[in-house]
Amino acid sequence: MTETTQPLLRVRGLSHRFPSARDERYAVQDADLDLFPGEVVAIVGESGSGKSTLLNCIAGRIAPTRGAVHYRDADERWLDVHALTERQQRVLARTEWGFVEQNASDGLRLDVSAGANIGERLMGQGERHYGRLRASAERWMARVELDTSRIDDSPRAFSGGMRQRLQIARNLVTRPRLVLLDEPTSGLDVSVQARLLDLMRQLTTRMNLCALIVTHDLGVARLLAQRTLVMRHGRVVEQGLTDRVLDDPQHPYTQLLVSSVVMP
Ligand SMILES: Nc1ncnc2c1ncn2[C@@H]1O[C@H](COP(=O)(O)OP(=O)(O)OP(=O)(O)O)[C@@H](O)[C@H]1O
Repeated sequence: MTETTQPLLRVRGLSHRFPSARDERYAVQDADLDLFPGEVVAIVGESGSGKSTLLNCIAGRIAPTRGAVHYRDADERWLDVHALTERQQRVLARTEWGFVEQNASDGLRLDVSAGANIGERLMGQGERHYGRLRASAERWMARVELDTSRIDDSPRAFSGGMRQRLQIARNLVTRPRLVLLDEPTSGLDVSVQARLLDLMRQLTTRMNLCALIVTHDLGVARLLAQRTLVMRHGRVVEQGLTDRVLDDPQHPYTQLLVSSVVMP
């Protein structure tokens, strides 16, 4: 296989059952997924279908009951994500990966300034020069359309939409090879969502990002993702090119999902 045709992420037979689950049901069952460089893939499905559990298993945050997640790192080594030590997982998470939380406060440090939130990830990669850190933070604030004069403000003083922009800047400043996003636009006002989506589309295209985005909103998948996976009751029931999945859904559940929303 050549470099360009090799996936960055390979998920096989991934299944997870929460020990506290009252019945035998798996939150995720037998999920397979390949994610290629430069590709944005959406995972869609109704609430409780297993999207977040799948994403958290991929991120290494939940140890799956069965199955494996392999990631090809910058040195071309295939890593078994769940065989890594906690420390190795943390290093991966702050160097090669990004994770954008649904609730921006969970992905930010609220007790330090906006600029420090961005600079911290760069410091984690060894940058120590104050002037360069500040310049990068300013550049990224501008890039996500935040007022750079607020660089020393606490994110506590920011609105929900501004915090989400800051969280995105904090994640992207180190140019991660893989970004995982969990419902990044839900919980925001519709107009704020639309601007954020527009920004995310620009960034994914310009940076040629490889991203996996969980969303219950088919409009988000339509706008951002080349490929879409549809989940129901923990299983991937359909996957394919986003336009094909949304315009010509094959599975009855996808047909129901698509028919229940007015697409943009
Ligand atoms: N910590 C947990 N302990 C026990 N069961 C859980 C836990 N987290 C999720 N579940 C269950 O696993 C299933 C999948 O949940 P999950 O959050 O992955 O779905 P989702 O598609 O992301 O939904 P939502 O969009 O509402 O977050 C659901 O039945 C849920 O109740």
